Amino acid sequence: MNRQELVQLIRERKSYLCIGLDTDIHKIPKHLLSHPDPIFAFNKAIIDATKDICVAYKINTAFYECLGIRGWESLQRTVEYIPKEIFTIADAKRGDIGNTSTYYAKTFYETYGFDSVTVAPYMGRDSVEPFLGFSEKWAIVLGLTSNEGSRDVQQLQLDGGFVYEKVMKTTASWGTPDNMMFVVGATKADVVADIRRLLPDHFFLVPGVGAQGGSLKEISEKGMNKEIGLLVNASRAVIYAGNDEKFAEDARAVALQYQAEMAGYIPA
Ligand SMILES: O=c1ccn([C@@H]2O[C@H](COP(=O)(O)O)[C@@H](O)[C@H]2O)c(=O)[nH]1
Repeated sequence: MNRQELVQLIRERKSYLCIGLDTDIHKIPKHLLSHPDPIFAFNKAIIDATKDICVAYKINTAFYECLGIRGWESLQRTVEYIPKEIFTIADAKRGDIGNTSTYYAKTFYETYGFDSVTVAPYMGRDSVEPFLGFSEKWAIVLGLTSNEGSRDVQQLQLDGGFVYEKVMKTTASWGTPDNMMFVVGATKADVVADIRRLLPDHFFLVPGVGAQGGSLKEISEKGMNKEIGLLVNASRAVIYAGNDEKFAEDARAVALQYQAEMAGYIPA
């Protein structure tokens, strides 16, 4: 999916909601466990219930990889089930020497057909560039992450700024706002306006609202650009809103609350 299509979808739906399919076999409603593919059965119900109010689904591969071949099959069924007009993110946090990165990129863009994959920039230019050479595909680079541990390295001072600023500015020069986004945690809303000034045109994937306590209001007010420029992710708060037969309905109700709030932040 290209940038224009993504922006149009956001405007049409008045939503920049990304729903995280962090589907944990130990957390899904018990009645699904007799299904031949319980993870997919859960995801299918969530997708059916929310596909008209979100603009992206983020599949965190950890929840699938840990189940071995069966997990990868669930992942494949899920990504194939997501309607084509919705942006898909493989949250796999990859990055390696160039030839290996190329195969990571092929895995997620070609074998599984995702629109994007999250990438750790720590190994530098030759580890990120292989994710940028695919038409209408996106590398989503870790910028300032939502976790406490972001203080350990990302928030250290470097040359009068922060390490994460240096990393984001340098990494941005390897690609364009049409093939690269950045992860910026919702829990770091106090510096989002500064990051937006640094990178006025890039999309930010923002995890950390809901279960991690980040504020949708703050991130929207400080992080939006003229093309909205935000995909705000909520995983647990949406998909585990309920835990019985009507879990998908409960997920929709929470997703609708996020969407309604987002509609209020999008300028006419
Ligand atoms: O900085 C980051 C980068 C990635 N994540 C991922 O996003 C979701 C958040 O899940 P919630 O249940 O909404 O808290 C999850 O897949 C993380 O691995 C992040 O939280 N922070």
